[in-house]
Amino acid sequence: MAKETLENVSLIDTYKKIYPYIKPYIAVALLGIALTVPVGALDAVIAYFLKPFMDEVLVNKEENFTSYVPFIIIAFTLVQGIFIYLSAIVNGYVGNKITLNLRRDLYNKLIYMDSAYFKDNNSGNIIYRYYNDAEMASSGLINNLKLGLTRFFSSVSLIGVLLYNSWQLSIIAVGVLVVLFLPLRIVRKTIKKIMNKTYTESASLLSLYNETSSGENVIKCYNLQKRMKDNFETGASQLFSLAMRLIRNTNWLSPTMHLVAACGVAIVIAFGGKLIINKTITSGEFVSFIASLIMLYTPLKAIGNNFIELQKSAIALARIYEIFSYKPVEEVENAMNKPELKGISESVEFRNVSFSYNSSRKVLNNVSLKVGKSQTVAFVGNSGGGKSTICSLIPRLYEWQEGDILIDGVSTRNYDINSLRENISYVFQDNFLFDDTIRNNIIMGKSNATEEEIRQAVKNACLEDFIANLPEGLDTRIGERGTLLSGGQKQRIAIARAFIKNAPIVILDEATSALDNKSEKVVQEALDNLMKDRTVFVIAHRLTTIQNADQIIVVNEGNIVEKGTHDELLALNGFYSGLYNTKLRTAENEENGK
Ligand SMILES: Nc1ncnc2c1ncn2[C@@H]1O[C@H](COP(=O)(O)OP(=O)(O)OP(=O)(O)O)[C@@H](O)[C@H]1O
Repeated sequence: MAKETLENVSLIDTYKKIYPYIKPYIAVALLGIALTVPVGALDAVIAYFLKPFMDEVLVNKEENFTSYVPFIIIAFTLVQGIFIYLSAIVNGYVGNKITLNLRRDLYNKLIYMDSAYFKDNNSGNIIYRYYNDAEMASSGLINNLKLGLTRFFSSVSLIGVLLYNSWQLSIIAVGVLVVLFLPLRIVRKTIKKIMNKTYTESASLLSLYNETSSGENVIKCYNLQKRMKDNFETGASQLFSLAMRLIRNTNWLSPTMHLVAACGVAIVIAFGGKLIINKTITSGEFVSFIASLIMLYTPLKAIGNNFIELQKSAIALARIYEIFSYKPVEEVENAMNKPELKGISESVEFRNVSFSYNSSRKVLNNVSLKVGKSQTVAFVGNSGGGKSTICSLIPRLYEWQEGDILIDGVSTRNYDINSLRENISYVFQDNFLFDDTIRNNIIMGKSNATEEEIRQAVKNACLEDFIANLPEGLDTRIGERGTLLSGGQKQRIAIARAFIKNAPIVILDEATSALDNKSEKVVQEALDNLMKDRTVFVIAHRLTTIQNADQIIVVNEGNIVEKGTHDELLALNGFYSGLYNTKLRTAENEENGK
């Protein structure tokens, strides 16, 4: 979102935005607000009773009065305490419900975000925006609304006591009140500017924690501790400076307000003395007036701090609405009710597809290819040529800009996106496994899989022996991202997951380089099983896979430079033949131990 939008956000707009979240709890929220009325108004009672106390006891020496007024004051304070407690519970309920619902809506948004979004935003950004902002927005707004309203009702009732005691002094007091609010306008802009920077720095620091946790082996082996500490130091110091800047630029508010309030009290005392002398007011009225005035100014002096918190919440909410305004492709498509793709009967075709991740550089240029049902197409070519990108467009992980991708002659954009993905099993080079059991990781491919289906998938993925040796078998937990497993084991679990999905289209990113020969053979066997009788797109590194493919596509710098079978391409004596003689044949010889 444009930075200007964040800086232009007003408090009224902010409350309008949060209103849909308050609406379901409006009755409770109103009760919370209603409870702030007596809490605020009861302040005035104490101030009010000072007048008869002064006039009756100190001036008229009326003893009777002293016997019941202290009890009244204690009783009112007790009632006020009960209201404060009830109001905390009610407002806490509404605040936490709003946080919960905001977090839920944010997560629902996150889960459908486009792949590109995850590439553009680091993990720190995501955690900060999707987790922290919800809390900051809702609790800040609710707490401050509660505080603000309590103070408002307290102020209204105290102003009532002021007016009751002396309208002349009230004019001075309320005049000072207006001056009290002026500095708030000045700090508002500063808070927004500093908070935006704080947000960016906090997000970077959160990412650093994430990198420290997931990259711990690289950090150790490359002795990157110092580098990481330096990065941390830079980020943390920036945050410190920003925090200090916020304190320096905003904390003059409270003392300034103190000063203005003190001026108000001073003027009232100077002027009030004259009113007593010429008997316009009694000394009781004067004391009660001063007490009300101090009570009125005291919370208002603290309003500066509330205001800072309120601004932080408003910024957090603006950021949340920035996320809400983003319309990911999946969300738009899910609302469209497109027909479902029910398997493939003829072909998958790329027709003049051009694509760029960002407008600066075309990654695919006019790519055309056609694969018949149950055929295998193998992609080969130099690193960075665009093989993975081509494959990622089939399940619409990214949106291409020109041309089309068709299944059985119909654009994949015309099918329901979820059903399209149902028809595709994607095995990545670096497969993501969840922190759960082997069984649960496998059945993610089909949640209602039977025991027999699981057994079959385990067998086809060559996992039987491995699982048989585990004390807890399929119910063994594999750690975050499968850290308790070897590279080959992780891959075979991902292959089992693809098996159980039993989709007609299979996309494979062969990742044999990371494995030793023995594991590689087992993984290959599993992959070969997976490829049987399906329409397969394979980013191939193994000569056998390539030779057995019905079609080999040679990709170079985003272009398809050659297309055909192994023999046809060798006969061309071009790019593929070069690749074969330099890389593929050598790799095959090494694999065969020649
Ligand atoms: N998310 C992304 N944003 C921007 N550019 C990207 C992104 N992913 C890949 N690229 C770029 O797109 C180009 C093609 O990458 P791709 O991963 O498709 O190549 P590849 O042929 O599969 O390479 P390799 O064999 O090394 O895996 C590369 O130049 C890469 O830098």
